[in-house]
Amino acid sequence: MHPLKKLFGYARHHRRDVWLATLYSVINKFFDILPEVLIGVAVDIVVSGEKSFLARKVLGGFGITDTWHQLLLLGGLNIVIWGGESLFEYLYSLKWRGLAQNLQHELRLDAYQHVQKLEMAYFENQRTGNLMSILNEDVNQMERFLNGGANQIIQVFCSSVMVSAVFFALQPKLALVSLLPVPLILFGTFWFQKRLAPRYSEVREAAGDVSARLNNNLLGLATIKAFATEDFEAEQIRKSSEGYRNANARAIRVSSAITPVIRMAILSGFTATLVYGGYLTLHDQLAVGAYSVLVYLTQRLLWPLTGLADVADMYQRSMAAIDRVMGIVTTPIAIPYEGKHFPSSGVKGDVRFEAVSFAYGERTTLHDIDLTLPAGKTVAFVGSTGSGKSTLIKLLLRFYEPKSGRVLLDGQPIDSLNLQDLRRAIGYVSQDTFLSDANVADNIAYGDPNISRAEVEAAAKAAEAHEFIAKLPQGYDTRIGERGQKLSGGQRQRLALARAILKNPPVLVLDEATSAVDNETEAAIQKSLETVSRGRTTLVIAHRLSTVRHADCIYVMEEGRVVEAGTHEQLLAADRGYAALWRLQTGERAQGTPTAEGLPA
Ligand SMILES: Nc1ncnc2c1ncn2[C@@H]1O[C@H](COP(=O)(O)OP(=O)(O)OP(=O)(O)O)[C@@H](O)[C@H]1O
Repeated sequence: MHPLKKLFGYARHHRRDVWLATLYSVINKFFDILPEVLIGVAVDIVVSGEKSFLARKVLGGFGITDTWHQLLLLGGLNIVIWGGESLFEYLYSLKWRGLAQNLQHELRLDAYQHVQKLEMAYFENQRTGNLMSILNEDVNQMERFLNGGANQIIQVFCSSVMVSAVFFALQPKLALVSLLPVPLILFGTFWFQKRLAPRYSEVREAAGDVSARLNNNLLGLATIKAFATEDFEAEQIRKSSEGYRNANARAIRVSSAITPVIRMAILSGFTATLVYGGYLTLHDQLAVGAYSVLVYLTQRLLWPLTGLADVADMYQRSMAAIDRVMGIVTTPIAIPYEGKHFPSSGVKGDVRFEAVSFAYGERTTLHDIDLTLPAGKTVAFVGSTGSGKSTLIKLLLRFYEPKSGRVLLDGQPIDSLNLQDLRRAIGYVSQDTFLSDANVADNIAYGDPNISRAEVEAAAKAAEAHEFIAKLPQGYDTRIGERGQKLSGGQRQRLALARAILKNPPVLVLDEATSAVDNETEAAIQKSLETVSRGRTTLVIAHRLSTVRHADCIYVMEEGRVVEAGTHEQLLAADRGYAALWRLQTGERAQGTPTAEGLPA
């Protein structure tokens, strides 16, 4: 579908404004060409005097023979025309620009809201910077088009029609000659446009690439500095920026040719009017007044067509941008939000995985997982990195859908539940929690302005965060910088934990939530977690086994399968992978293991 059609489809509820704006543009153009007609009338008055056009009874009107009165009428008409032109210029400007503002606001918001709802898999193939450039620059480009471009297109079209009408009324033969270049100009513009469209698509893609690279590098500045790869990265940016420059150069080569080519076509029309019109006037086939009107009108008709070059340029640029924005808005949401209402206050927290298999791409990450995690229990997942522990949690949060099998919460398949209800029932501390550039208290109370400072502090205490927060320059009011970068890794983890605790969810998921804190703090967090996890299902993923030794059940994962399960004691007694790992981490020796001295312990 054509981008403009998509945009109009999207802006259906603004249809009235579009029509009004178009009407104002048309009326303004009508007033705009009338002064040229008045010049002709003025010439007619001074040349023909009492036999002028105004002295005749045209359409039952005028019939003013007195030249002074004719001039007064001319003056009056002039004032009305200029007044009307100004008024409608104000009105169309107000309408188009208002429309541009409303649409850019709505489209940006809609596109952002839509992006938020797209499934995680979508983002794996997208670059953040590119999405940023669509939500920002491309939406702005559409705004610029509605600000001025739409009106320009309408007015060029209107002046062509209106001026042609005057031409034909005054001197049809001359009209044919002067208007001869118009189809040529229109065809030429169309020809150029067709060549410009793919070039501007390339420009927008290249702009997205630059934006994506800049975004990526600005986020990774610490690594760039640490590896002293400033020159290498600058080279990458240079290449990307050069891609943008080259894409633009290809578009410029075409778009720059439009104006000169159109001017040549106009030249022929203008020369024809001057010479042939003069000839007709000299041979009394055209009045002097009409001749002057036509000479001026040729200017009015043909010169704006040079503006077609700019309009065509802006039009193509905008269509490429609109296509990208509408592409986002119309991307189907693979994991829908709708489903059965399931308020977290009524959730017990019974979690089940039934024969769940999953693959991110081709390679299967989880094989046939069957798990029952009873409400109120604390279960742990351990195992080597990449064994699929986090993936299991992502399936529970429905970031991804299983390839086969199903996940249930309180006996309800999670894909039947309202997605936000499901996620509200789960407090999730991920390996990389998103902290925003707000103060500490707002980060803990995240998204709920009604939470009291006392509640925030209680959660912070449970997460062993209160002490370090109290030492910050402004305590709970200290701003923590973008992504919380003014805090240490362990401090960020504790804020994330406090945030999840404050949510008071029936299911709490801690994915490596205390990996960056020291042993002493971890022990303290463990103690408060014992209180916190009471009465809720708690899923803990940890590499440090001491973190999970008190769990009701520990699952050991290996390459997407659960290979051991049981309490800490049971797993030690089984003396398999878990027991070996425990010994490795704690330095305990198994019975019969030789000591450093070579003697059995
Ligand atoms: N978005 C993704 N796209 C493709 N593959 C992925 C994606 N996320 C994870 N994987 C792969 O899936 C496997 C399991 O990853 P997962 O994050 O579940 O492991 P984990 O057990 O939590 O590891 P860790 O202990 O290191 O956090 C890994 O091999 C990983 O490379």
